[in-house]
Amino acid sequence: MKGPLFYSKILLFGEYGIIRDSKGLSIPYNFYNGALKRDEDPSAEAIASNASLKRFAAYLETLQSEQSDLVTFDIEALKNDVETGMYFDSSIPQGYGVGSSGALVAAIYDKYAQDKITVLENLTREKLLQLKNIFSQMESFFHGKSSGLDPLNSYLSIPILINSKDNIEATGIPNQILDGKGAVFLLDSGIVGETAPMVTIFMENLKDKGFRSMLKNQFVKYTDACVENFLGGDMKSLFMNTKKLSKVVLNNFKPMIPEQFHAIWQKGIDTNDYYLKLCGSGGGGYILGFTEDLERAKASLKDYKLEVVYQF
Ligand SMILES: Nc1ncnc2c1ncn2[C@@H]1O[C@H](COP(=O)(O)OP(=O)(O)OP(=O)(O)O)[C@@H](O)[C@H]1O
Ligand SMILES: C[C@@](O)(CCO)CC(=O)[O-]
Repeated sequence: MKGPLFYSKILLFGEYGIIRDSKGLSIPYNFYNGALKRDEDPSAEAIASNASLKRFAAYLETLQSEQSDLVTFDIEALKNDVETGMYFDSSIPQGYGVGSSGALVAAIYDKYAQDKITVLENLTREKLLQLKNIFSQMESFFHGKSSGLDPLNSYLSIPILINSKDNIEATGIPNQILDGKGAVFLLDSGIVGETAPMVTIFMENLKDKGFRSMLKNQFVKYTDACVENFLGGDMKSLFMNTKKLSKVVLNNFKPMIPEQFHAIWQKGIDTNDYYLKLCGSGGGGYILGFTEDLERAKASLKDYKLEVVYQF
C-alpha cells in the first residue's frame, strides 16, 4: 500500500509576524514529500514513524471525543492500519522549518477524516478557515500551539496568502523563470531546530515595549511590503524590503539565528550578494536566502550548498 504524496512547504514571509497579524505567504515545496505506507519488511525508520503514528492516533481519538463538532475520524481504520505497521514514508527533514509534521497531518486527515473538506470543492474563505482550525488542533500534538497553516499548505498544494489571522486565501504567485538570475534559496544550518522554545522566546520579548514597537514599525511593515512586492512581481522593491527585513532580524532575532551564521548574514547585507531571513521559527533548520544574482550568491557562499526553491 502507498497513499498520495503530501509536500513540504516554505513560509516565504510572515514567520512570527503572523502571530501578530502581519501578512504571510506560504508556498508548497515539491522537492520533499511523504506518503502513508506499509512495508513487508520495515526499516528502523519506519518502525519509529509507526510508533509516532500510534501516539498521534491516540491523541486524535481524544480530540474527536472532546470536540466532535470540529472533526471526526474513522478511528478504527486508523488504529487498525497503525497496528498493522502503517508509517509516514517521508523525505521531509524534521525540525527544519519545512513542515514535516504538517504533511503528516494532511495525509492523516485526507485518509481518515469523515465528511472532509476536499481540494476539489469551491474553497470559500470560511471553508479554508475551518480547515485551518482543524489542522491547528491536529498539529498541536507535535509542537504545542500551531497555526495549522503548514498542513493546510500541504493538503491543498497551492500557495496561501495570510492577510491576517482570520483572513487567508489561496493565491497565485508569479511564474518562475527557470533560467532567471534572481532566486530564493535554502541554506542548511546543519542544526535541528525546535519551534516551541523559539516561539516562547518571542512571546517573552513581546513583553518589552521597545520590542513591540520594533515589531510593528519595522518587522511587520517590511514583511507586509515583501509579501505585496512578491505577489505583485515588483522584484526591485522586493529586494529593497528583504534587505531591510534581513537587517531587522539580525539585530532583533539573534536567538533564532545560529551563532555561526551571524557573520555571513551580515556579509550578505554588506555586499548585496544575497539577503538572509528566517525560514519558519529558526533556531536551526533552513535559513532562507534571496538574491538578485544566483551565481554571485553561490560564489559568495561557496562553502555552503544552496538549494534553489524559486527562480525569477
Ligand atoms: N515521517 C514521520 N513519521 C512520523 N512522525 C513524523 C514524521 N515526520 C515528522 N513527524 C513528527 O513531526 C515532528 C516534527 O514536527 P515539528 O513541527 O517539530 O517540525 P517540522 O514540522 O519539521 O518543522 P516546522 O514546524 O518548523 O516546519 C516529529 O517530532 C515527529 O513527531
Ligand atoms: C514562528 C511561526 O510564526 C511560524 C513557524 O513556521 C509560528 C506559527 O505562526 O505557527
